[in-house]
Parts: sequence; C-alpha cells; structure tokens
Amino acid sequence: MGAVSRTLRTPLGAAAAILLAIVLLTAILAPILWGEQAAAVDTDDILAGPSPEHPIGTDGLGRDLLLRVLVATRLSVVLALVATLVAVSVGLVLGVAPLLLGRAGKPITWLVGIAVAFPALLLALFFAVIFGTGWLGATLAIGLAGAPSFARLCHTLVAGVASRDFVAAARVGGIGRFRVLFRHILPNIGEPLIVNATIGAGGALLAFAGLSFLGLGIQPPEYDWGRLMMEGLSGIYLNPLAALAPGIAVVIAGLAFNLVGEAAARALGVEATGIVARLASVQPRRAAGASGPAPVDEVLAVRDLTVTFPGVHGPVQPVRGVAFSLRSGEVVGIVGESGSGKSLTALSIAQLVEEPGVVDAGTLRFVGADLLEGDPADHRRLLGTSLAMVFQDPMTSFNPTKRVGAQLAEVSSQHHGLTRRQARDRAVDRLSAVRIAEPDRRARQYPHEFSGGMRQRAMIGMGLMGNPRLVIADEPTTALDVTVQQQVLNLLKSIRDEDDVAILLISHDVSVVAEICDRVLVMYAGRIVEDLPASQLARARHPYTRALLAAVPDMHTDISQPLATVPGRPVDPADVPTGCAFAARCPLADAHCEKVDPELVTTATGDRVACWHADEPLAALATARDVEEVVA
Ligand SMILES: Nc1ncnc2c1ncn2[C@@H]1O[C@H](COP(=O)(O)OP(=O)(O)OP(=O)(O)O)[C@@H](O)[C@H]1O
Repeated sequence: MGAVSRTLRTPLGAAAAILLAIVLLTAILAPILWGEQAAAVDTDDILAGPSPEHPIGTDGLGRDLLLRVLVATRLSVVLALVATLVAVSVGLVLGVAPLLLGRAGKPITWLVGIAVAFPALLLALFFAVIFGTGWLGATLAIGLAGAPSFARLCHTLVAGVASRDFVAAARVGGIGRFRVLFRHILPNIGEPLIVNATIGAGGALLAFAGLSFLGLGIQPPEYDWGRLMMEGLSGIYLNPLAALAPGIAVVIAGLAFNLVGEAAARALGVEATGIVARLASVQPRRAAGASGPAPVDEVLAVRDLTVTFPGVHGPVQPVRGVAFSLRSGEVVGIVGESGSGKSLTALSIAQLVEEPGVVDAGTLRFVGADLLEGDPADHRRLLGTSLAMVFQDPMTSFNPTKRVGAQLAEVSSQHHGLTRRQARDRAVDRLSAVRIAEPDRRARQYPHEFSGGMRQRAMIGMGLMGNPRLVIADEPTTALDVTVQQQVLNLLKSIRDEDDVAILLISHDVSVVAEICDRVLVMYAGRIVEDLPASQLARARHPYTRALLAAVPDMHTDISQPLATVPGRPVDPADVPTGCAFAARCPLADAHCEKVDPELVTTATGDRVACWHADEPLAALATARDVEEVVA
C-alpha cells in the first residue's frame, strides 16, 4: 500500500492514474450516456465539418463523430484487454511447458523462439486471415500474435526462479513439478508478468486499431477507434479531425496503459522485462550522536547503527547500536551465529538494505564522506568505486548469460569511464591479479565454465576493477572446500598487503576469522558483545565468544565424543529479552543479567566487552574444549 501511494505521488504515477481514470470512466459511461445519440442518423447533416453542435463534425450518415469516438472507447479497451488476457494465458502455458515437460518441452521453446522472430503485427494479420473478420477473429489473432513474446518472458522468468536454491530444495524434498510451479514459481513471477501485461495492453490496443483500420477487425454496425479512423480517412481532406480524433484516442489510451505499466514496475521494483533486484538503497537517517573529525587513515566509521524492519507485532530490530571503525590495511572480522545481524551490518554500510528496512546511524562515514548527508548519487559513485563486496555464492553474483570478462569490464565502463577496450584489458589484468591462469582465455568464458574457487576469485577481481579502499567479504569461503578456502583467504591477505585495502570479513567460522583478521567483532542478537584483537581470542572474556571458540573442532578433537555446541537457540530478533540477550544460554547468568542489558564497555587496552561476568571462569565450556587450541 505504501509503495502505491508513494508512486501515485510521483509525476509518472500521477499522470498514469489520471489518464487511466479518464479512459476507464469514458469506457464505462460514454455508451450509457451517449450510446443512442452516437447511433442517431441525420441525413440533413452528412459529412459536416466541425461546428458548435458537432465539435469534430459528422460522418457519412450524419452521426456525431465526437460522441462516436467516446462511445468506441469501451469496445476498443475491452477487446484490447481480452486480447492481452489471451496472449498472457497462452504465453504462460507455453512458457512453463518446458519446465513441466522436461526434454519433451524443448520443441516448444524452439517454436516460441522462431515465433518471437516474426513481427507481432505480421502474425496478427496471418491469424486474422485464418480466423476471419469480426471481433472474435481479431481478438484471437492479436492474442495469439502476442503470445510468443509472453511465452519467452515467462520462460525466462520461470528459468530464473527455477534455478534458485529454494526451488532446488523443494525439488530435492520430493515435491512434484506442478506443486513447485504453483507454490514456488508462479508467485515469484506474478509481478513482472502483470507489469508487462499492462504495457502489452497498450500494444494490443494499437494492433486492434490497425486491424480494424485495414477492415479485418470490427465490422459494422459495431465500431471501434480503428474502424472510425478507416471511415474518417476517406474524407481526410475535407475534415481531417474525423480521422485524427480516433487516432488521438488510441494514443491517449495506449499511453495510459504504458504509463500504468511503468508506474507499477517502479512501485513493485520490477523492470518492464523482468525482476530487478529490489536493493533500493535506504537513505540512512541520522540518529542521536554526532560524528567527530575522521582520523587520517580511517576508511570506515560506524556508530549507533540500527536496522529496523516492520514486524507482525511491531518493529523488529535485527541490528541494535553497532559501532566500529576500520583503518587502511586493517582486517576486521565479524563473527556470530546465523541471524546475529552480520550481513545486515555489511549491507547497511553498502546502502543495500532492502525496503522496508530502515537504517539509522549516528555516524556512517566512508573514506571521509558522510553517507548520512549529501547526494545519494554521489554516495553510490563513491561506493561503486571504493567499496568491493564479495558474497558467499559467486554463482548467483555473476550473470550466467554474460562472459566473465565482460561483466568485470562493465564495472569499469560504468564507474571509471574507460573505453570498452581499456575496460577489457583491465578485466584481464584483474583476473590475473587474483591468480587466475590464462586470464585472457578465461575472460571470454561464462561463469559456469569456472570452478567455485575461480568464480570466487573472479568476484574478488571484479571488486578490484576500481581501487577499493574497503572489501566487504560476506562468508566468502563458506561454499568452498578447505584447500580453495585457503587460496581465497591468502588472496584477501595479499590484497591487503599490496594495496593497503581494509577488509571486513564476515563469517560464522571463528577459525577463519582468527586466521587473517587483526581484530574480531563478536555479534550476538544484533549487538557487538565483544571486540578484541584476533591474537587475543584465546583470552576472550565474553562467555558467548568462549562458547563459539569451544564449538570449533580441530585435529585434536576427540571424535568419539559429541562435538561441543553452544547450548540453546539464538534469539529471535522479534523477541529480544529485556536484559542480556545471551542470558538464557549463559552458564554465568544470574537474575541481574536477565533484567539489565550490559553496556559495551571499553577497557584501557581498547578492547570492548558487554558482559556482567566477563573474565569469570566458565567451568562447563573449559572442560568441553581447550580454547587455546582453537586459535593456536
Ligand atoms: N529483509 C529482511 N526483513 C526482515 N528481517 C530480516 C531481513 N533481512 C534479515 N532479516 C533478519 O535479520 C536477522 C539478521 O540477519 P542477517 O542476515 O544479518 O544475519 P547473519 O548474522 O548474517 O546470518 P547468516 O550467517 O545466516 O547470514 C535475521 O533474523 C533475519 O531474519
């Protein structure tokens, strides 16, 4: 609802709504109010020009042309909508057939590919001849002529959704193809389909006008705008308005459908030809707290960062008052269990939190620029050139239909104004910088021709197309085997060493973070609960950090014993307790912990910890694992 009212307040949304309202009201009311008058023959006033009585003149039977144009709105619009419905329905069936039929559906894909190559109007003429003249023939002709492009669109959308992990999970779980289609796929392609159908209705309107104009569409005594144009054409030198007025009506109604489609696309975050990532960067709002002057080598400063989403029982805050900073060449790790707010923290920095998420911060400063003030376009440019993001699954970060080199080059053409040749050379150079052998050949390959580790390195290479000051790597090694994991970590280390780049490494794996980070931030339930040098992890003071360390198996772990785990379940962000969020799982917790949330206190050495019982011995965990071994 919010998105609709926001869109209506934009010039595009307002114009679309006004035009559509005019068209629909005319379609509903004109035949009721003027239907009879428009059909009234007046042989005394044949082929009259514009006059106060007949503003755009009369036709060969003395009928008022303005009234006929208005009355024709209903038939023209209704038939265009029915034809669009036919096109979408047939397109949907043809588009999903390959998914349902497997290999047997391949010929359908080929036929659709061939049909798409023909201009839709040619196809419509072909079908109109087959189905005969009249409204039914014309509707079927235009509907079937529009079906191939919808089939292609559906096929692309279905293929896109079908390759997503959740569909694979449903298939692995033994759910049948039909059920997967109706439960998982169709709901995900509904929005772009509706948007494209609305725009397609404008095209159908034009096509109808074209067929009727050629005498293949509506037949007398019925009339639509195309028919009126055809009739007006014969007297165009005597009364040009007779042919122009129905033409203008076609343009207005076509424009109304197109604008509504475009406005709906913006409101729904859908591109006219597919789904665009709805990564609307949320403009952070300044919360309490002022930002001081930036230290010289500071790359990132975050204070009082919160991320809030609307929830069923009120706002939910998965990130609550996070504060940290990064200097050039510093590698900081964020660890924590799933759902602790690590990724949202990273996305907030990159201004990629999805709506309706709201990012608040007291300070959000990146390479000296205050991301809370100023022009969002400038921020995007700065982030585009100075921040690199590396995600967990590089397969979904690369476009499967474009060559790797072209995708890397695109970044430079977009942000650094390089020519195509220069951008390609830089892409090859960057692939070589991330230790990809034969970079020239590899640049011409598609993502699926790369191994997982190579894709991840190519993703890092994409981040290095500019001269990033900060690399945010969100679980960059989780999907990789240990050997490749080590290569990626080494690569990150060498980037830091060679270019003095700051790195924010997000991981649920303490041992990965311990290996390459200078400092470690431990997150629990949306807060930082401990901040300490990685070299001091063995002397972690927060019971949660110590529990995480104890849960990491190593070469000395006794595999005959059950692996140590952090007892209990992580906190649901929608139900964060009043006191310390870890209290329910903490062996040291007492009544005070359950009532009062401890502050994140900075010690003399600059470390931070939020615990009422920091440093107290943890008998239960200490016996489970010798924490020293984990980070040794
Ligand atoms: N778009 C969203 N709308 C509502 N809640 C969200 C959204 N994105 C994330 N959350 C919630 O915020 C919490 C933190 O998510 P986040 O992705 O930051 O966790 P994480 O620590 O990175 O976990 P993981 O290691 O599993 O990626 C989770 O409980 C998640 O359900």
